[in-house]
Order: sequence, then structure tokens, then C-alpha cells
Amino acid sequence: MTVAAPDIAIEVKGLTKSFNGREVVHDLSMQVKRGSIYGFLGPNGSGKTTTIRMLCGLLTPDSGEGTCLGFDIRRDADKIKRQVGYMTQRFSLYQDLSVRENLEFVARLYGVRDAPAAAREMIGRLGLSGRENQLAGELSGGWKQRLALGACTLPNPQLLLLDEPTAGVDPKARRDFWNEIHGLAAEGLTVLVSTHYMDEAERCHEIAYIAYGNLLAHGTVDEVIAQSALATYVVTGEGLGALAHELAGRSGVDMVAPFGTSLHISGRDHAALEATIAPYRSRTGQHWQHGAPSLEDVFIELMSRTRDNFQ
Ligand SMILES: Nc1ncnc2c1ncn2[C@@H]1O[C@H](COP(=O)(O)OP(=O)(O)OP(=O)(O)O)[C@@H](O)[C@H]1O
Repeated sequence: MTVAAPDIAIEVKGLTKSFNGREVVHDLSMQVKRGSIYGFLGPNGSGKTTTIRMLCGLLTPDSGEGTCLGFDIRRDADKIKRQVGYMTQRFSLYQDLSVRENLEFVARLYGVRDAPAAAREMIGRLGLSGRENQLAGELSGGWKQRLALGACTLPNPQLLLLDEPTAGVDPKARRDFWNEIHGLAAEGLTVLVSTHYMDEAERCHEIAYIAYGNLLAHGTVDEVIAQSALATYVVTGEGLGALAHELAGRSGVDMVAPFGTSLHISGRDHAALEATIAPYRSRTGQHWQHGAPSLEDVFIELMSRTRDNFQ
């Protein structure tokens, strides 16, 4: 395979992987730009982690090829690994070491010349000043996660893998975390992140939706919404529960979903959807508006379509 252009961090073609005779990633091709934040979404067990691990040589594909940071994902896995920071779902630092001790330990492990200085700098960057002597195990969830981010970026990786990094973290801490990720990406770090949160997907430069081993959609959020070709109506007013019940499963109606005080009704066959909803639109007490589908509408519709193919 030819060496990827310098502004491309990852380029892979036809990646396939099976475990125990079951294919969990099927013929996946994709490209990730350097300095971008690339989000992976999809149902549990759909192959996101397996994909991310293959993209950076942590796992060898059964077939397919590609490059990561200019290295071959099959032949140069060791070289890639040295450039990768990996933050897993589980807190993997020493609970009974302090914030400073943990960071110094990581710095030494990676051969950073002045480990105390590197740890000090990271403590400042993460806003952990004043907490440096606190035991890692005594930090709140949000601070633990910041420390984990600090530890995996301290060796200055070029690629950062984040596996559901904000599961169980409060909204303020999540926002701070994402601001930090954007800061790192602006400095040139490429970030691959798996998430189940729609608001996080919307904060990625590009996203990929993987279901049951297949890459079903990818691009910017706007591109993924546009590709879906889904027509969506947003209905507000009274009796939305009954309306949802009446419309579910009717011709042209692929999805009915309540969103707060409104109901989203979506379908791919625009003509059939229009015909079905026509008699309902003149009802008093309900207001219909043609709206853009949300990312969640698109993902739920994609998922409902593929589950049948998989089972
Ligand atoms: N080392 C392994 N050996 C056997 N099966 C595996 C291995 N790693 C993953 N799998 C299986 O492959 C499938 C895909 O797993 P993967 O972790 O990639 O999914 P995921 O989309 O990241 O899931 P989640 O959202 O739950 O983290 C699952 O059925 C999982 O059990």
C-alpha cells in the first residue's frame, strides 16, 4: 500500500476480523485526518473497539491493509504503539499513589528526561494544582478521568484512543474534558473516541456509525444526517402519546420517538410518509413542522434497519 499523505493519520481498506469463527468487523475502509477528533458510535458489541484497535496496530486484522501515522498497520505495529496513548474505560492508574506520583511514574516509564518537571507541567495544564498530593483513588470521577487523560498524553503521543472516556462523568466535567480534547487536537493530536452520547458525537470533527461489524455511515455530523435521506416531522401539542401509538408501524413511518414535549416522526419513503400523516396534520391541538432529523433519529433508524439483516 502507498504511504498516506502527510495530512492523513489513518487510511485503511477492507479490514475484517473474526473471533471464534464469528465476523465482528466486516470489510471496513476509512480515512482519518491528522489533528481531527473522530468519533465511533454504534450499539454495544458492534465492533467499535475492535475497529479502533485494528486501526492502530494493537490488533492484527484477518484481512485488509492500511497505514497509521505513516506506518503499515501489519508490519510496523510496534512503531505505531509507541506513538499511541490509550485511555480505557477502566481507571488504570495506581489508586494508592498521589496525582504527582502517578504522573512521575508514567513519565519515567516512557523515559521522559525530567520526570518531576513533566509531571508538574501536566498538573498545571489539567488544572490539578492543589491536588497533586491527593491519592488518585480519592479523586472524584471527573478528576480521575482528567488525571487519566494527563497520564496518557504525557509521553506526547501523536494518536490518542479514548474508549467511552466520559461514562458516568457529570456534564460539567464532560464539557471540560472535551474542551481539553479539542485543545490537544488543535495542537495536532489525532483522537479516536468511542461514545454512546449524541452530544459528544456532535463535538467530533467526523463520526463513523458501526453496527454489527459494518460501517453504515461516516462523515461530518451534517453529512451523516444528509446521507440518511430521512424525512422528519416534529409534532407538538396534546395527545402525543396516542398519536405515537396510532402511527407506529404504518406505511412510510420508520420511526416514532418522543423528544421531551415533542414527537419525532421519520421515514425514508417520503411519499408514503406524507400519505400516512396527511389526515393527522389538520387535527386541532397539534402542530406539525417539517424538521431536520437529529443525529439520534438517524442512528436509531440505521440500527433498526440493520438488526434484521444481522439476526
Ligand atoms: N479478544 C476477543 N475474543 C473474543 N471475542 C471478542 C474479543 N474482543 C471482542 N470480542 C467480541 O467481538 C464483538 C465486538 O466487540 P467490540 O468490543 O469491538 O464491540 P464494541 O462496539 O466496542 O462494544 P461496546 O460498545 O460494548 O464497548 C463482541 O461480540 C465481543 O464479545
